[in-house]
Amino acid sequence: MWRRAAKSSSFLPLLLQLPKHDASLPQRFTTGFPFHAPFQEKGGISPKQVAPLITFVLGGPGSGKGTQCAKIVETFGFKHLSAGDLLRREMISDSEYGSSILNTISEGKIVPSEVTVKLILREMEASDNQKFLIDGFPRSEENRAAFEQIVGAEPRFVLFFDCPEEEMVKRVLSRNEGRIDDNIDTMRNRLKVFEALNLPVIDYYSKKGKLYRINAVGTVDEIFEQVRPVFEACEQEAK
Ligand SMILES: Nc1ncnc2c1ncn2[C@@H]1O[C@H](COP(=O)(O)OP(=O)(O)O)[C@@H](O)[C@H]1O
Ligand SMILES: O=c1ccn([C@@H]2O[C@H](COP(=O)(O)OP(=O)(O)O)[C@@H](O)[C@H]2O)c(=O)[nH]1
Ligand SMILES: [Mg+2]
Repeated sequence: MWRRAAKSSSFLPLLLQLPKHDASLPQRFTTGFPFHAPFQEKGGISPKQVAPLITFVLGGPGSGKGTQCAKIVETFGFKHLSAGDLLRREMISDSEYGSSILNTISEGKIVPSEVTVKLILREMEASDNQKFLIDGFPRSEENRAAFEQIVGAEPRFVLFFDCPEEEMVKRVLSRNEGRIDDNIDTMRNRLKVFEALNLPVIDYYSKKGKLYRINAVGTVDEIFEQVRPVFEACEQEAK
């Protein structure tokens, strides 16, 4: 089971002491690649951590993120964490955030970072897997910064499913999953939010050399043939 190096009540100050750059984090996020946590509890025995391998999966609404994630899980054994699914689950639970998540999703806006990061982190900590596909997050620069600060890790690489708007609209309107946000009015807002807030995140990772752009038009299998080599290369690097 992957664990953050410190507990939630006390980890923030510790993380704030870390250098901004991820040099203190493992240089290679590989399975079974142990590293000494940069922060150790005072007087404690040095804990051996296995760094998680994190991949962010980005793209507009309906670009095929969830569909491709299912294939990546099947082929490469990642744990799939869809931020949207986690929020929808939280929304229908008794959570204090339920009604505000409902309103935010209905309007196609972005849920506050601390809520989403908390849900993602909870799943990561509860998982036995060390390889995480984080789907549909970060959706804004603020999301990205919150994840880095709270989780204390960066993605090894980022996939971007690049899809024309008219194709995304067509797919979302025929998705048929009964989602409150799969209607034309909310979809218009989601596309605006994607362009204004999510594209800058994609640009950020492109400039860092971590972005893999995938042409999201074609059959599911054709698209997966672009995705596959990215993960194969990652596996090779881990050997
Ligand atoms: N390559 C594809 N061609 C046509 N339809 C697709 C393709 N990939 C996914 N879909 C369909 O489009 C809809 C949106 O896909 P989904 O994976 O949910 O996208 P996202 O998670 O990016 O919103 C779903 O109904 C899905 O079955
Ligand atoms: O990190 C996230 C992920 C999702 N959402 C909200 O959840 C909705 C649905 O997200 P999801 O990723 O499920 O949609 P998709 O892009 O897959 O259609 C978004 O429009 C947002 O309102 C959010 O606020 N933060
Ligand atoms: Mg999705």
